[in-house]
Amino acid sequence: MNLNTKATLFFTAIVGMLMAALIAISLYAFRTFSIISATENIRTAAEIVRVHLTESMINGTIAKRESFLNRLLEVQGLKSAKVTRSPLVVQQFGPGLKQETDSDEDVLKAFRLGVPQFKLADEGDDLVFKGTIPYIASSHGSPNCLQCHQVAEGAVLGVVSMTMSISAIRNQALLAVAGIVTVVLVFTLLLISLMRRMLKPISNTARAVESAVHQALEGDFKSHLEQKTNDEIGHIAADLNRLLKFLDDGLNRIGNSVSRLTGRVSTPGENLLSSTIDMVDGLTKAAHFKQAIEEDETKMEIYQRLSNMLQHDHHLKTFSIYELNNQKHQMIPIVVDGQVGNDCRWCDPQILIRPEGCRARRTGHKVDGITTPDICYAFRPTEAGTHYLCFPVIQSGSVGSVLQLVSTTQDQQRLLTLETYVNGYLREAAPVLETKRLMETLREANLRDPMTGLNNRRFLEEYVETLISNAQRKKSHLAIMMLDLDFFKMVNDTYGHDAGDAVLKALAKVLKQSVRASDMVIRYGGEEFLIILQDSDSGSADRVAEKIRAEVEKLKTTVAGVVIQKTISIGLSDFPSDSDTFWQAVKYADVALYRAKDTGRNRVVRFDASMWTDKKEY
Ligand SMILES: Nc1nc2c(ncn2[C@@H]2O[C@H](COP(=O)(O)OP(=O)(O)OP(=O)(O)O)[C@@H](O)[C@H]2O)c(=O)[nH]1
Repeated sequence: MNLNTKATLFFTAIVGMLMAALIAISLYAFRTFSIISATENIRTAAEIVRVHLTESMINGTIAKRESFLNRLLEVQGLKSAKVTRSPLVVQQFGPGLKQETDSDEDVLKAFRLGVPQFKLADEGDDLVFKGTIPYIASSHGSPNCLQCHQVAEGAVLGVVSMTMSISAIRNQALLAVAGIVTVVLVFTLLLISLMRRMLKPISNTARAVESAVHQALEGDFKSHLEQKTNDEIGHIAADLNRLLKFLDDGLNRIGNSVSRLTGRVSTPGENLLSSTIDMVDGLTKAAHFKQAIEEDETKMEIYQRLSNMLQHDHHLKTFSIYELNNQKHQMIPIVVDGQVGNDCRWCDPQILIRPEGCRARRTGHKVDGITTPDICYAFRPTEAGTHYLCFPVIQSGSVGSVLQLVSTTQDQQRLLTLETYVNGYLREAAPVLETKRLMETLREANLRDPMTGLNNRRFLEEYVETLISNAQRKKSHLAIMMLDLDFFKMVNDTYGHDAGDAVLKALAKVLKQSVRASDMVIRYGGEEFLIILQDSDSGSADRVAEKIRAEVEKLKTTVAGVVIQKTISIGLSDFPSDSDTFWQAVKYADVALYRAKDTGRNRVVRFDASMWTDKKEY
């Protein structure tokens, strides 16, 4: 209901109530006035009758009273009039005229009580007022009633009953009330029409403001309000127009700038306000994400942060993050469905060893399996109605990682709307991932011997604390093996340095193959190697060392047609049995190695406390 209708209804209700009150008061006043007026008239007429009858008694003309009583009815307004003798008068003077003995309920009551009786009565179409006035005998007046009447003082001598029609007065009253009502109604209608005219611009402007605000909430700020008056209402319309224009311009500018940053384009009919809020929200999150990943230490932390963001911020449960290894020959599933190190779940596992099978990796473009379901043959849905979107993450000009989002048919639209945000996150993540990758490569190079591909001594120095705490936690032993080729100098001297390198590479391969993946093979110095066997018992360490010695003895390296065959000496110690200080145990392995050299080479020697004469600690 609009303002104008409300005000009209309110005003009409108030006027209606006032009219009802006015009519009720008027009718009551007229009724009271009619009754008082009729009462006074009847009293006056009764007094005239009494005076006349008394005078007739004094003058001796009482016998001729009948004509007077009959003519009484000719008095205008009197409908009936009669005099009734009281039983006391009848007893003294007889019944008198025929009508003088007529009595009714009111007459009897007046006789009994000696007070006037008045009442209103409906007689068909006529409303009448009836008065019954008793004549009381008194010795104080003139004449003295008791001179003629043999009754006691105060006795009722007779009553005069009269009825008057008050229909005419009632009709007059109704006419007057109708007149008042008509006047009030005319004024009310005038007032309502004036009020509606005054309220119309307010009501119209309010409706226009309501519609403009409604459209603004839908993201449309193009409404324009017509300024109809030059008062406060007109100013509201003008100010709202200015505000809408300001908001429209501002939001469009923000939207365009943010679109340029995020690459998100508003769709026609989209709520401008919501889309701008969404875009700014997305930018803020992306900025926080960027700040967080820049402070992350490893690539893994970045991938996990990306995974958490997909899970918690965008409620995605099914997705994969793959990383290409440095040579781009392998794809490694980093996070699958929120789990680190999960198996490849949504694609043919062949892509792990043949990354070209992954379309995003091969083309470097987004792969939209929602719009074109069969676009990538490597996608392996677990059930029908599964869709995917794959995003390559470009690092150093080629694909370094691939993010795959998977959804059900019901969720696919939501996935498409996430594209902008995901692109934003990946745009932020790509350079940081690249930096981390370079740093890891650099660090890797620093910790690895380029010629043999084995970890170097620095790696051991960095890793030693983890190694020791693992062993201590598991209460296990580390077997430390120090290895050195016998008379290696001769190879260099005889066949040249390149031949020496070839022998070292072949040896590194044999060493790597002779131990478990969890064991460590380190190029400790020039032709000196260190092997650490984890969870070893002394017997198995001796067997492994002997196996290595035998393998090296059999190893033939052919360089420029020359077959080179060397032997190796191995020193063995145990941490923490020989020493609970790791580096001391390494020294003991070295001592054992030199004992092997001293005792003829090509042998394995286990450290014994008797070999350690130097009491220096390492
Ligand atoms: N080709 C090549 N030679 C190396 C490398 N690192 C160390 N060497 C050589 O390894 C030789 C080590 O010789 P020595 O320590 O004297 O001992 P050895 O000849 O092996 O004799 P023993 O150890 O006593 O059995 C030196 O000639 C080094 O130049 C390397 O990376 N490549």
